Amino acid sequence: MAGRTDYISWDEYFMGVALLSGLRSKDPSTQVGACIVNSQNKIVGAGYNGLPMGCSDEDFPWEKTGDFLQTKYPYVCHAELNAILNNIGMDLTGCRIYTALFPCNECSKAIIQSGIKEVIFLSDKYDGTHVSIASKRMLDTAKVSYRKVEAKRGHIQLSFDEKDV
Ligand SMILES: Nc1nc(=O)n([C@H]2C[C@H](O)[C@@H](COP(=O)(O)O)O2)cc1CO
Ligand SMILES: [Zn+2]
Repeated sequence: MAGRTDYISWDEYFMGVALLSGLRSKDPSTQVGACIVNSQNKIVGAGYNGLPMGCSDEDFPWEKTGDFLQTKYPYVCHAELNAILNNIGMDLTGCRIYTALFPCNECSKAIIQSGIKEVIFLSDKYDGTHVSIASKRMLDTAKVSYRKVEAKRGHIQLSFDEKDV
């Protein structure tokens, strides 16, 4: 019997893990997930956007507009930073990071400082904003490459029905 040929690619697998991680996010507007992979294609970290540990969702806002201190922006920890901080205790030098959204300037600082060498993103919807321009300037200067994920399929479906296994 021949082996399957429609198995998912590494890019689809790791972006899939990033997207699945994003489903843990409590942000009502934007759920972002990230997954860090080493040169042997082993997952060494994953994360999603959320409040720092001990900061309860009941006490902090998820608003996008209004008084800055009453919005989510000063408090939320981005998916990429969480994936770096959640890593399994490895040196991340030479790793790559899969992220649903292109990293902001603050996360790019952490990406560069951790030694990650490649960013693979799904959406670059904030391209052209100051945050994105600064982010790309630092990544370019630090020689961290970035590219859009290559996916042959539009979606992946998961079933929790035991009959589907
Ligand atoms: N790369 C990113 N990783 C992230 O985890 N985020 C998070 C921060 C916020 O919780 C949300 C973006 O907020 P907004 O698109 O609704 O306003 O996604 C945002 C970006 C965009 O730079
Ligand atoms: Zn960020």
